Amino acid sequence: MAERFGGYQNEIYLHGLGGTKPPFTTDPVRLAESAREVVSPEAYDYVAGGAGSGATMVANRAAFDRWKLVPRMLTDATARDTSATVLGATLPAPVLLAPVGVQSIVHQDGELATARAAAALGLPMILSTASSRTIEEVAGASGDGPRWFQLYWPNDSDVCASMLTRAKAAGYSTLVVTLDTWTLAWRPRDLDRAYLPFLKGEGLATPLSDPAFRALLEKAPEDDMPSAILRWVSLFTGTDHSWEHLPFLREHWDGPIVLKGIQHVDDARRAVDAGMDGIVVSNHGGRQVDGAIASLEALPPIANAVGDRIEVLFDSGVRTGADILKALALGAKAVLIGRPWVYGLGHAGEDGVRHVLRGLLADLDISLALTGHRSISEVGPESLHRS
Ligand SMILES: Cc1cc2nc3c(=O)[nH]c(=O)nc-3n(C[C@H](O)[C@H](O)[C@H](O)COP(=O)(O)O)c2cc1C
Ligand SMILES: CC(C)CC(=O)C(=O)O
Repeated sequence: MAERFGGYQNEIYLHGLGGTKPPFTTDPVRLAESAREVVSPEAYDYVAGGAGSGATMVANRAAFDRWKLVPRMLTDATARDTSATVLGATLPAPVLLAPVGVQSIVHQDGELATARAAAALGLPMILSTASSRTIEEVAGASGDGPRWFQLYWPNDSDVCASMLTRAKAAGYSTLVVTLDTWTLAWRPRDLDRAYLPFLKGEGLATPLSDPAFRALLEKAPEDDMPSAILRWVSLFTGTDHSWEHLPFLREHWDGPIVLKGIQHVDDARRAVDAGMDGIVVSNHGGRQVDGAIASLEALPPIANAVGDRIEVLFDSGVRTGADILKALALGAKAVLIGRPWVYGLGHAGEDGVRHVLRGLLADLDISLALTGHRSISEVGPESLHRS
C-alpha cells in the first residue's frame, strides 16, 4: 500500500519541520541539464546522447505528449495500491531500473550505489553485462533486493554459459537478453570525442573476471589489458545470433527470460512462439536506430497482438508518474527507467539514485490518485485520450 499522498512529497514540504531537503532538482526536465554540471563532458554526452540525429529520442518524448490522461472525480482514491506483479513477483510499483552499463563513468561507486538504492526501495535493478563492477560484487551490494541480469549475448557459448552460471549463483532471478545492440549505433556525440568507455576498461568487470573468457586470452588481462579489451569487444559486437539460437539460453537459464528491444509486432509474436516469458518494448532510449518508431507508438499493437501470452514491459522516454500511467494504459505491465536515475547517480551516488526514484514513485502515486484510480490494475485504455 502506498504512503498517503506520496510520502516523499510530504517529507519535502515538511522540510522546515524536520523533513527532507531535496539534494538536487525534482524536475524531470531540468534533471538532465543539472547533471551536465556534475559529470565529465564525455560521460554526459555518452549518457544523454542518442543515435544519429537524435530523432528517435525526440520521437519517444513526442509520443507521450500525444496521449493525455482523463482524470475521474469522486472515486475515493485516498487509499491506493501502487504494487504490481511482474513475472510472478510483487513489486512496490511497476518500475524497474533499466540495465545501464559503465556506471563508473558518472560516479565512482557505480553499480554498487545503484544496487543499494534500488534494494532500499524494493525495485529490481537489471544489472548490465557491461557493468563496471562484477555480477558478484553488485549482488553483495543489493542484499535481499530483487535483481535481474541483462545479457549482451557474446559470440562464444562457453563465455555465455559461464556468465549465466555466475549470475544464477549470485541470485539474479530473471534474464533480460538485449537484442537491439548487437553492434553499436552511429553515435555522433561519442564519435566527436572519440569516446568509447570500454576502451578505458570501464564496463568490463564481469568479462575480465570470467574464467571462460580468461581462458580465451593468451595473456591475463592484468598483463595485457589492450588485447583483453579488444577480444571482449570482438565477442559482444557484431554477433550473429538468430531466433533459432534462443533454446541455448533456455538450456542455461532456469528462470524467466525476457527479450529487450522488441519493436515489431511479428517479433513480439516470435518471442511468444519461442516460449519466452517477457519482452521489453524498447528502442534503447533512441540510442540505436535513428529514425526508429517511438517506443510508445510500438506498444499498443504489440500488447494487443500478444495479450496475456507473454509479459509486456516497456522503456524509452519514461520520465514522470503520468508517463508511467500512459504506458500501463497502453498495455505495459511495468516500465524500465534509464537516464533519470543515472543523472541522480552522477549527482550524489546512492542518495542521488534514491532521490530520483523516490520522486518518481511519489509522482506516480499522486498521479494515480488525482486521475481517480485506486490501484495500478484500474489503469486502462479508458484512462486515456489521444490528441
Ligand atoms: C548510458 C546508458 C547505458 C546503457 N547501457 C545499456 C546496457 O548495458 N544494456 C542494455 O540493455 N541497455 C542499456 N541502455 C539502455 C537502457 O536499458 C534503456 O533501454 C534506455 O535507457 C531507456 O530509455 P530512457 O533512458 O529514455 O529511459 C543504456 C542506456 C544508457 C542511457
Ligand atoms: C553498449 C553498451 C555497453 C551500453 C549501451 O547499451 C549503450 O550505451 O546504449
